[in-house]
Amino acid sequence: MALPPLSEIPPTVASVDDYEGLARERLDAGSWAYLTAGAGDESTVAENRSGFARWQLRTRVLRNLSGGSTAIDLFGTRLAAPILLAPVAFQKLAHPDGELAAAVAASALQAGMVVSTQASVAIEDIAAAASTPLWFQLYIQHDRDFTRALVARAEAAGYAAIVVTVDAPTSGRRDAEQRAGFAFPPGIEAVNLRGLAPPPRAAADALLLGTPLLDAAPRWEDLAWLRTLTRLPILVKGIMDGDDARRAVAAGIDGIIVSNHGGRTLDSQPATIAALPEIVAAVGGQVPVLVDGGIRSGTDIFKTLALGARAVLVGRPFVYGLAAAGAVGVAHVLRILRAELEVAMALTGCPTLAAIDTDALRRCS
Ligand SMILES: Cc1cc2nc3c(=O)[nH]c(=O)nc-3n(C[C@H](O)[C@H](O)[C@H](O)COP(=O)(O)O)c2cc1C
Ligand SMILES: CCCCCCC(=O)C(=O)O
Repeated sequence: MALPPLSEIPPTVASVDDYEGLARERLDAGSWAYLTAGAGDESTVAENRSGFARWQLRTRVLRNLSGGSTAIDLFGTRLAAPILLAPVAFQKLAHPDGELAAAVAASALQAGMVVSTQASVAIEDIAAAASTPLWFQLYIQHDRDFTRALVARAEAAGYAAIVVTVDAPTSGRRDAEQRAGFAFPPGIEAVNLRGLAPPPRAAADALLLGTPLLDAAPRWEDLAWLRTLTRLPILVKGIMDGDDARRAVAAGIDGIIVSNHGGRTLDSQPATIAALPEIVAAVGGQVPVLVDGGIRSGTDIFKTLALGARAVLVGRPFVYGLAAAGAVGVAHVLRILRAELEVAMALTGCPTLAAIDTDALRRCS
């Protein structure tokens, strides 16, 4: 699949928020709810956004801005900017080309892409559509042999890193999705989990606790087990606590992703930008720390980098681009974010990623 020219996008589309409006017009109510909803009354979703407003940028003038760049090497993957597409399940809900379109866009913009275990396209086909190495997001399944086979498939298909998500042993209660009556349309399913037998039946009166699903939920020992399965770098996604970060590093993982799953799993959590400093301090530079949640602009990205993140992932922003205009929409979203980041870097006097630190921020009272 070739990337259509960006000139196809109307010049009035200037920001990620513009894409949100376009996506909403194009999607049915159920798909919109699945792709955008958060848990409960969505206070975590709101916090992820409002957390960024607690920091402002400190402009610095007349500095030498020559030779600047946003390029970065992460786990052997060269990125044009510290921006990756977050793992997002069932992308065919947003556009018929689904994950294939996202992979084409990520390759064209030299951005990272993390492919979900719950992708709606085979992970081998997504890797084949990309011209840059992708990372594979792993949900450890109740059937560990099936999990082992998934990791082997990802390695064989050329994925360059494993991102193990640890914050969703169960789905969140997304009330907005329930109210919208969301159901998967025919033809959209987790194709990479075909052949996985369901967990044994729960007792009739069991809701979640005490069910075989939760009994088999991943534990710390599983990180050590995963380490034995693959030589690929392993990142742990879904860390919101400094002690958990330290424990993950001690288990031999290679990177941390500070994330509350975009507010989709548990309501009433702090913003990821609020949790980031504690986790950066706990990790103490031993492994790279990445972050996602609520990032909608280049200034948001800048703030995370200033607080110690090495790179960011974006979820809903690229889903909006995908729904609005397929691969070209995703590519445009990535370009907007990078362009906004570069302006923020230039006007704060930080021509390189290494130059960005907390001196570039002001804490709002
Ligand atoms: C529709 C949707 C599906 C998602 N599916 C996954 C998934 O399969 N695996 C995962 O680790 N995270 C998943 N996430 C969470 C994202 O990877 C990411 O943490 C979150 O979207 C970041 O917040 P943002 O949407 O505000 O950028 C999903 C998010 C959305 C919006
Ligand atoms: C048991 C967790 C399933 C999560 C499926 C996809 C996801 O992460 C999300 O929708 O968010």
